[in-house]
Amino acid sequence: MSDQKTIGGGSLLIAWQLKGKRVLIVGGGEVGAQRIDSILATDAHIDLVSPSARLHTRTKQFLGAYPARITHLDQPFAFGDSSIDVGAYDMVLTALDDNDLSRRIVEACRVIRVPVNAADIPELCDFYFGGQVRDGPLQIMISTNGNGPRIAALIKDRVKGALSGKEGEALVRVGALRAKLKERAPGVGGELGKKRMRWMSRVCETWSLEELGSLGDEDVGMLLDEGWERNRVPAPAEILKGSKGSFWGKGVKSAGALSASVVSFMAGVVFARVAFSVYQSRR
Ligand SMILES: C[C@@]1(CC(=O)O)c2cc3[nH]c(cc4nc(cc5[nH]c(cc(n2)[C@H]1CCC(=O)O)[C@@](C)(CC(=O)O)[C@@H]5CCC(=O)O)C(CC(=O)O)=C4CCC(=O)O)c(CCC(=O)O)c3CC(=O)O
Ligand SMILES: NC(=O)C1=CN([C@@H]2O[C@H](COP(=O)(O)OP(=O)(O)OC[C@H]3O[C@@H](n4cnc5c(N)ncnc54)[C@H](O)[C@@H]3O)[C@@H](O)[C@H]2O)C=CC1
Repeated sequence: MSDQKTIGGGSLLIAWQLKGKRVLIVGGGEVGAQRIDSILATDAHIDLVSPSARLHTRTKQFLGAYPARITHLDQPFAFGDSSIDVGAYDMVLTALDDNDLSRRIVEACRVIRVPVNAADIPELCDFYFGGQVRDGPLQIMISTNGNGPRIAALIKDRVKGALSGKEGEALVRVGALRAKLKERAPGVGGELGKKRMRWMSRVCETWSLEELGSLGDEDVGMLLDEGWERNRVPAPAEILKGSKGSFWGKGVKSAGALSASVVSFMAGVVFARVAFSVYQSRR
């Protein structure tokens, strides 16, 4: 829910699902490369219309690295060109140093209601890009709604600094837990749906991100057996015993590995003791 004091004057913050859809990018310069980067994250297919003569180095790298995901049409965009139909796309992005062409592409898209962003004409955009922080399924967008793009990038760095780095892994594991829970307790809505949501929320609130991130596949099953089936939230220590989440699991899985750790610890103690004696004898 919004906690802002006034309502209005903003834009809709949504996570647009583009997987398997088609995006047209016109212009493969510096901003075009940035657009390719953003769209690749969505698993959409990209058609890039831009003469190869002035492609940015990053654009060339993307074309080389993802030939199946980006189709390069090595030609200038021109209206009346039958090889490019803006109506065939789910989204159109212009990143051109030709303001007039950019405007005409936006107008063509508007007529047929294809969502469009023009990097050089904010007032005609259907949506803006923003600063992005990504860690696996975690996606944070920082938008200043067109007021200060560079400030958005700087705030992005602050947000990055405020994260622990454990969020992405925790979310992957929570996603796996939710999927298994839905298999056990299928259906939408109703009492079961409410119970499922309450239980998931309690687990997320009780377990730390680190603990959630440590949930192995077997632990997920055990958490559902001991927790969901008994309508309780087990303590992490109860579930993570044999997994990578517990002390014994954290890289110390086998007896061999354990003895190696003990040996290196002992070696460290001996070395420190010898070093201390040498230091004392020299005083
Ligand atoms: C409206 C918007 C439309 C859109 O692009 O969707 C737009 C428009 C314009 N940007 C311009 C300039 C700059 N843009 C950047 C950088 C970014 N611009 C991005 C988004 C947006 N830029 C949308 C609003 C986002 C918001 O307000 O939150 C970011 C966040 C995301 C991204 O592009 O992916 C990305 C940082 C990503 C990162 O680093 O993480 C820098 C700094 C730099 O390059 O380091 C500068 C120079 C300094 C400055 O102006 O701040 C100009 C030319 C102005 C002129 O001619 O003077 C226009 C056109 C105009 O304003 O007329
Ligand atoms: N939204 C944003 O974040 C920002 C927007 N801008 C604006 O974005 C625009 C693009 O900036 P840059 O990428 O830095 O410019 P750039 O000069 O690096 O790239 C422009 C690209 O457009 C291509 N192009 C030109 N005419 C074409 C045509 N008819 N058909 C297909 N491709 C064509 C060029 O070959 C080139 O690859 C500028 O107008 C600039 O004002 C600039 C900085 C940030």
